[in-house]
Amino acid sequence: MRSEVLGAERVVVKVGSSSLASADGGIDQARVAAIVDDLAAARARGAEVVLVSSGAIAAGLTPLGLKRRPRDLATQQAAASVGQGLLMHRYTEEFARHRLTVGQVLLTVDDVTRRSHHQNAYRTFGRLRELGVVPVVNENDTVATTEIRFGDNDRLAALVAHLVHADLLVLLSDVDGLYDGHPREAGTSLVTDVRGEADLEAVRIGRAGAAGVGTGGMQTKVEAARIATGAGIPVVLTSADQAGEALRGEQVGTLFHPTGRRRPTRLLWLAHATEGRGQVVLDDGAVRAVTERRASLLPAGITAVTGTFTAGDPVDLTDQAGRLIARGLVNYDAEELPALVGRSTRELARELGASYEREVVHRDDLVVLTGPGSAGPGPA
Ligand SMILES: Nc1ncnc2c1ncn2[C@@H]1O[C@H](COP(=O)(O)OP(=O)(O)O)[C@@H](O)[C@H]1O
Ligand SMILES: N[C@@H](CCC(=O)OP(=O)(O)O)C(=O)O
Repeated sequence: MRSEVLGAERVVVKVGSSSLASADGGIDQARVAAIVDDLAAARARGAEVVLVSSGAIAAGLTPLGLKRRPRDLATQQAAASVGQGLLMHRYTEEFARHRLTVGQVLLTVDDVTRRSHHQNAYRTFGRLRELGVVPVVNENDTVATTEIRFGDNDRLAALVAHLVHADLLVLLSDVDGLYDGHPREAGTSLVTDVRGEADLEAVRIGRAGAAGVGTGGMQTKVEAARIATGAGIPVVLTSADQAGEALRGEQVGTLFHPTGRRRPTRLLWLAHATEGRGQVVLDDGAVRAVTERRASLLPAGITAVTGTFTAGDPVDLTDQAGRLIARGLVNYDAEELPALVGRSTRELARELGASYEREVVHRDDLVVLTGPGSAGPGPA
């Protein structure tokens, strides 16, 4: 038995498209019913459950006469728009068998990056919890664009697990765990425990299988596991068929053990799940200030700025050689910065007014990506 699972009071369970899609297109109703039974059993044992469910696009294919997941974003969004309602309808009916009410939560990237949105999402989950509702989360596919997309729900699930302060993340797929090579190849075997990067060195991580509805394959699941475990949340990766066993703490699938401690969700997002909209180049003194002293970035330490961004967007901080050293939420629009570069804060405040005293990136909105104690290698 797994003590990490048995002791978990709040659990985020993510189910992927490949587990929900039926062979002839659309959603596999029996599979949805079985997963809901497993989640209801976990609730009955006293755990709070948040479900992150993919499958909107898969559910929208048949009604639109489509045979496979469309490649273009507009048709994906149309399929998600048709399918999300159908998917929620299934969950509503299945949870109702257990006298449980579900609530749909559709999230965009901004909901976990922008501070005000982030607090909003946190409040929403809190109230749903108080009311005994089971949140069913998905990405808000119909409004997300290429630049602002999670794209796969694995990372979304890891960020939701962190947002709701979950004790456990369970990733359900069509494969019963992480294998040391592609599971379709002969001679590969299940990895039962991952305690850190060293345990992943010999593992060949591939893309999704032939079914064609899943998106990221194992790569995004391992990345999600890194995000969650790095924030102190254990992760069980197994198949939807084994959801019941996994939630009862039985030894199925792969357990990723926690490697780090909780940190602000926005910083996790910055480190692992987004790209900078622009680049700010730092002089050597500013590189040291940011990486060693964990200081805020001031205009005086900047030598150049590129890209198109507005205040609140993520930007990459690089050294003179172009190496990525940190990422942060910028306090100025791109067009404002060239006039400030290299100048002291006091001088700017005197010349332009007190509002120009603000940092370019505040230390609380900044995550260092190099050196000891950093948030890791950054996005995959
Ligand atoms: N090392 C590996 N271990 C397990 N599965 C792997 C591995 N490499 C690639 N895969 C593939 O990843 C698939 C799961 O990814 P995906 O279809 O995107 O799932 P989901 O829709 O559940 O998110 C598996 O079915 C398998 O074919
Ligand atoms: N938001 C999309 C999910 C994206 C996706 O396919 O994710 P996954 O199957 O979990 O890799 C949907 O509901 O179709």
